[in-house]
Amino acid sequence: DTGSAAAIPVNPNYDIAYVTPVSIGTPPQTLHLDFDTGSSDLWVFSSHLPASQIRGQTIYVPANSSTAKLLADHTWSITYGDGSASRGNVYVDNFTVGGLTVENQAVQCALQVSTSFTRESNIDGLVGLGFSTLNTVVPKSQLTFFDNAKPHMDEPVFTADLKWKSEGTYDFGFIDEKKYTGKITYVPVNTSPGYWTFTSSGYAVGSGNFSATSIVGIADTGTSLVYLPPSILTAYYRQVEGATSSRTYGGYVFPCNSKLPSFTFGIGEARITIPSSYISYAPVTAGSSTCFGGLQSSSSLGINIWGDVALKAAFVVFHGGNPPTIGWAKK
Ligand SMILES: CCNC(=O)c1c(-c2ccccc2)csc1NC(=O)CNCCc1c[nH]c2ccccc12
Repeated sequence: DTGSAAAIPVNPNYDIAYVTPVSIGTPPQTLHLDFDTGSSDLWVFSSHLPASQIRGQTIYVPANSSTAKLLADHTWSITYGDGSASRGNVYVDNFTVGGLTVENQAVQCALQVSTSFTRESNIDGLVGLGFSTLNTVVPKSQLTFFDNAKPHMDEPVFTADLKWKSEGTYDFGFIDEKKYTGKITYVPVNTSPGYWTFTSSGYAVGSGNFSATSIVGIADTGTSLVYLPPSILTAYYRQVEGATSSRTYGGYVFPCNSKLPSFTFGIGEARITIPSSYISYAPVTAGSSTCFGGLQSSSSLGINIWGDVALKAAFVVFHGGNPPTIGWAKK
């Protein structure tokens, strides 16, 4: 089996996150979910939520699905590094993405979501595509959509072709040669943290020299920005007129009309370049002439994150073989 579905920016002006249409249950209920390689819970806004926590999201109503079955006495609760959180109970139901169906997929129904999720009216939930070891369901943890679908797939892979301010695709079970140029460079994945953790071979700022240095980080479609060690940030923002690290805004900001260099990172011998336009992320507040950078420091996170700002500069193959690997190509 294979599947292919759109990755749609939730906001027309800034790539905060991307959502993908999915069908759940019988008759199918269509929700738009954030496919997230940085977590492993599939959870949705549901009919169990208080109305006060719903602001325009589409909810999943298990009672309206003849194939929904409650997973009795199972609950879940997740808190993300940005402080957002959700929790609830668990059903299993039919789950279809771009023509690829998994029966008996665990669908975690929210009974409570934090305000940052309520405020995101275009995100109806998340599809975790990290490793199932991170799943928070108790007493028995549940498998991700990818782990459930893998045995039925032509190839045990999914690919991310995210785009800057436009619609990209997630493909499941096949690699679309038309979506990239040159070759795909595969590097090993360390699965023990539960994320798609790999080692980049270094970086360059603009047209400067490439600095060969190992950067251990995760490929995370669920995080908007790139978070890297402070030494790399200093090297980058030193080249940006008026850039400062702002306590007020919690990161590097600069005048929106400043000229930004591109940022290149290494995957083995290969090089992926993030255009400067991706790094001028967004005004700090609507209409401000101060912009927030798409590259930020990972010093307070304890982990380096290659989020959407980096992923949308490449065609990325999440290969779930034994052992898993991750592939990067220019496009
Ligand atoms: C900023 C969101 N990212 C994180 O918290 C995160 C961290 C992390 C850990 C410590 C401190 C900061 C971040 C490690 S892996 C990782 N990645 C994820 O957790 C990926 N899932 C994010 C889901 C998510 C959280 N808040 C949202 C708001 C809109 C759309 C999606 C989300």
